[in-house]
Amino acid sequence: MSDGYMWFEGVPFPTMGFTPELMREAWESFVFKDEDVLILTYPKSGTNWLIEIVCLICSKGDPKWIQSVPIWEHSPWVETEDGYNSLKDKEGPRLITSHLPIQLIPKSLFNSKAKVIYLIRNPRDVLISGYFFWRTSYFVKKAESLKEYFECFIKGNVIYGSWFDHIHGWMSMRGKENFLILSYEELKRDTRSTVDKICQFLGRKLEPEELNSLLKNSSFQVMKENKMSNLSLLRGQFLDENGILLRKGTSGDWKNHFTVAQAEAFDKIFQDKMADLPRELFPWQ
Ligand SMILES: Nc1ncnc2c1ncn2[C@@H]1O[C@H](COP(=O)(O)O)[C@@H](OP(=O)(O)O)[C@H]1O
Ligand SMILES: CCc1ccc(OS(=O)(=O)O)cc1
Repeated sequence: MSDGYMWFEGVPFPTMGFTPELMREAWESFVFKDEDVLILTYPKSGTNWLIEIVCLICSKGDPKWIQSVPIWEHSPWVETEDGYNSLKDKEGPRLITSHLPIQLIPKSLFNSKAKVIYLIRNPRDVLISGYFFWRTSYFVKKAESLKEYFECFIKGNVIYGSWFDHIHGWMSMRGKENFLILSYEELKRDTRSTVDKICQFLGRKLEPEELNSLLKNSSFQVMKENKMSNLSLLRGQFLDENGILLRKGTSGDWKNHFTVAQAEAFDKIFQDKMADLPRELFPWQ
């Protein structure tokens, strides 16, 4: 823990809310059920937006649930202490969230028909989003500068490890019928069609007015003002007074922060590391 992380199986994790004992128990013993839905992302890829959308699909666009219960209770993170404890004995179909790399997800996933939605985002925007968010958190080591954070991100020396490894690992699941891959960029560009895609995958149908209510209640502005969704309830405990989940909510903000040299270096690393995966997976390119 001396470097500000809790290391588990070679991957760095936050020091609050995570323990090696619990992560091992979850990995080996957590049982996924066929009727579960798992939301999987690398942190800062739009996880909470996707959770809000899936919750609103389940409630047929009715915002009561998302306005009355904190977002992390709707779809707990299976790898955290609180999340694991609230999920493990829960009856019925569950919404579950995780940022885990494929090699650390509870092993039972691979013997279940649980539906998995993997949300991918331009890693440059993930990097910038993480830089600003983790600076306000008490559970992740703070980078002194964007330059320092950029270097750490490239090396995978950030919580949950390397973005490049995360994508490679999970993309080995592409083509499986219970595995849907979406991008933040398509969700942003055409939210309505992407929500339709999610409904089809989950076998749900929304009436037009239910879909309109979903779109309104999961919009950036409405989520930003919903204290159950914007993580402001975590201020004091996990986040400082500047902690903001819904910061910009755009694609391409990295262009306002990377230097020319950083942009070039990132392009090169991306090409080297991701050349073996189809370009269609990366719609921002
Ligand atoms: N309703 C919404 N519409 C667009 N972006 C959203 C959103 N809700 C959250 N986000 C964005 O998703 C990112 C956080 O991701 P996560 O939920 O995985 O932590 C933040 O990106 P930015 O920091 O670029 O604004 C946040 O603004
Ligand atoms: C519960 C504290 C916590 C953990 C991780 C977070 O980031 S993300 O929303 O999963 O990307 C936020 C809060």
